[in-house]
Amino acid sequence: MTDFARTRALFELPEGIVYLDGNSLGPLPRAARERVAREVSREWGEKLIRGWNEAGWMDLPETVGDKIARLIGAAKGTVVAGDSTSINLHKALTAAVSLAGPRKVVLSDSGNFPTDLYVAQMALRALGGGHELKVVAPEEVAGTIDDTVAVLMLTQVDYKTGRLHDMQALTAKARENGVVSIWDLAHSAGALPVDLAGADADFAVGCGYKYLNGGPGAPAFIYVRPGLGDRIDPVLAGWMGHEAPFAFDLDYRPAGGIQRMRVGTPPILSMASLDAALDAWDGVSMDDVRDRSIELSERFIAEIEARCPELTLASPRDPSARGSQVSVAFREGYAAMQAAIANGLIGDFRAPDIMRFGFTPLYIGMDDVVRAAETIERVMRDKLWDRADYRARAKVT
Ligand SMILES: Cc1ncc(COP(=O)(O)O)c(C=O)c1O
Ligand SMILES: Nc1c(O)cccc1C(=O)C[C@H](N)C(=O)O
Repeated sequence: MTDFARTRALFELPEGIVYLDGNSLGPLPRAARERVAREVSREWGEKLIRGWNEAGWMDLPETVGDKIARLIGAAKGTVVAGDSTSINLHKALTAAVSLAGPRKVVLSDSGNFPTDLYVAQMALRALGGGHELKVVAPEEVAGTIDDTVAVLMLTQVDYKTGRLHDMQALTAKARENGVVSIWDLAHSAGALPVDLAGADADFAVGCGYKYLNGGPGAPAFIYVRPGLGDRIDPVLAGWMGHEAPFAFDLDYRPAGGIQRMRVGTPPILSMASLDAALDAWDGVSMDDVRDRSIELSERFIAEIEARCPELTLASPRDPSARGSQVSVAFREGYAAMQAAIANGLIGDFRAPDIMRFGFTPLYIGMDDVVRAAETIERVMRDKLWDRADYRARAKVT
């Protein structure tokens, strides 16, 4: 049984704040603070360039990738950390298209995060092969997968509503139809059990700064199915993905397997932060995380519905159809969220009217859920959302 009191103590959580935004930016793990400080003063400060060999810097993308692999049902040596999710998606999509043969359709859905669609729109145009991005409603994806589709490119958990795709079933249907699959796990990795190997997915990407708590702008990750890595000709090639980076050959020869998905020099300080943050998952069972996340989110929904009739649930009611977030719709959601934040509850807002709350059992407990509901009730009852200063606050996130 996972000891969530122990994991909570691993994080620095500011006094007086209930933090339900770890689905966007995880809080600071104490170990990350210490690790980055040590990496700066001891490894960088004293070892200087020797750090690349002596401090494990060169292998850190694979070391970190292996730690992430355990959380997403992937074998060791199939995940590498680095770059951003958008860039990793570009690598995965361009590779997937080249593996898919003459088919021209890349299938995605309108619940996808915009960056995924932007990457696809421009990468497909740049490839110049006449590929078409087909975007359907989330519930139409299964029925649209057929043998005309080249690539299925989906985000498993909808960033706005928390709606969860059935990865197992959709990947199986893709496989039956000869479709290459790519999953964006930005809102899945560390949020719920994922079984990439069991689903037989081809590619996956995801973020290091959300549920994995690596810090702002932490490196992302990319997964390639075992055996597939050696068949990829990376479009985004660089020396760190070369078979022998320090041979300084003038010709590109890809490294074996997942290593060829590396491009340039890894951001070691961010990577070290993510590496340390991932140790919080030692002794944590993803099944326990899922059970606890459902308990927390079910209680949150019950409290909100009992206290705030103005709010409409925008997430699936069935917890098995949701990720680890709950969204509610409210026409003045932006100002309401600003009022909640000013009163110690941090969630976020997604246009046009979604108030979004993430549940992260590693450091959020039932008391936090009740306090959050009390704060939202006060915002609604006292119409704090109608105050001019909350309405006027600058929209950044
Ligand atoms: C589903 C999804 N994919 C990708 C991203 C963007 O990733 P990045 O900014 O690291 O490229 C986000 C959030 O920003 C996201 O929610
Ligand atoms: N990556 C972010 C950023 O740099 C600033 C603010 C928010 C983000 C996010 O991650 C947004 C997030 N993907 C979302 O689900 O909306």
